[in-house]
Amino acid sequence: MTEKQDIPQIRERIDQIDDTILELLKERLDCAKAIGLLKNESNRAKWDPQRELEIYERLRKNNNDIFPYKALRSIFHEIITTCRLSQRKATVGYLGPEATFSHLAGVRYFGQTAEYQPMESIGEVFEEVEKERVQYGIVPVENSIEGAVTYSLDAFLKYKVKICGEIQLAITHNLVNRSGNIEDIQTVASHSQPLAQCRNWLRKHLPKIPTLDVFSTGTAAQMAANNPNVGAIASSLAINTYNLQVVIPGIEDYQGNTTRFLVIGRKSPKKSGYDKTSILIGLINRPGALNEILTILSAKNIDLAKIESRPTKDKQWSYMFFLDMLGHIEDPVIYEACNILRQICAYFELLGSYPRADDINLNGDID
Ligand SMILES: O=C(O)C(=O)C[C@]1(C(=O)O)C=C[C@@H](O)C=C1
Repeated sequence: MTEKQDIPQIRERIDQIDDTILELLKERLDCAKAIGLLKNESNRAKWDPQRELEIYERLRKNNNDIFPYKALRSIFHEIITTCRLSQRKATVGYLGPEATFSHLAGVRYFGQTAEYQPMESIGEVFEEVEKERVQYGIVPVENSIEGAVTYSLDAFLKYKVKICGEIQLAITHNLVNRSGNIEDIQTVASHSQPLAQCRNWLRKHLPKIPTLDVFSTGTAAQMAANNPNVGAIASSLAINTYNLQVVIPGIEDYQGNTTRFLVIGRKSPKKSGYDKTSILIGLINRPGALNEILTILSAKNIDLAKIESRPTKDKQWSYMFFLDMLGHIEDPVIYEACNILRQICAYFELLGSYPRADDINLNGDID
């Protein structure tokens, strides 16, 4: 660097250096995350103070007393701590206990290494995400046979969370109990959705046996594990988790039974190029209000993937609408349409833009 250079020229060089540092910092973060995944696999502690000391020592030597050491150390302390914190496992809340279909969907989405936390209700999953006590939550939102999972939709009216992703899981319902013998079953327990999805089978094959609607398929499996006279309708994951036997596999009334789950978090991801945007709107109560919304979307050639209405509950016969559109909020047409809707709707909330689930369903059977 010669003294003849002027300030703008040197600043230009500083900008280049800063950009290079930033690129290297991002690369360093990726390396630390990669190490974090390997440590998860081998169950090794994330914090390695000895390695950190070695890093400081090497930098001190290579620095040759040029950059003030105290500052150097403090800069690298910040960098290493940030990298270490990025190695945290994803924490994922789901409707528990263990081995529910939501748990299974979570494992399919985040893999085995994430930390899964069972919750007592879907409301609690939303609340824990809202309060940032877990990073993500997995909630069922729609079944191909039974339709909307209304308590999940209603939770969006109550909690401030964002949709970060979706998963489609092919569902196989198994009738399970302790012995594997149908004669032992005096009650069939499950969550209301699976009971509804197996309604005809139960009516035909176990007409005299009462059904019991419980919290979740995991709870039902737990009950079956504790009581030889309880049969449960549960996932294949529950068979291994609770040491149960299959009485009859696949008792669902319709083939192709699929549940769509949403991944909820605090922030939606950036555009992937194959996305969906979900919004929640309330309409001004006047004739043609919904038609007006649909006309705006159609004029912009926006593909409406789904529309679902839910009563607002505070006022009789008044509704909120959930709309799923194909595209990302970063796409100009979606952005512009949302801006118009924001102005003309009584209520508007962007629930999130997120990558669409593959058309191929993940198989719910993991055995
Ligand atoms: O080398 C490792 O084991 C890492 O996990 C990387 C790293 C780092 O950022 O340099 C992060 C945390 C550890 O305490 C030590 C070092």
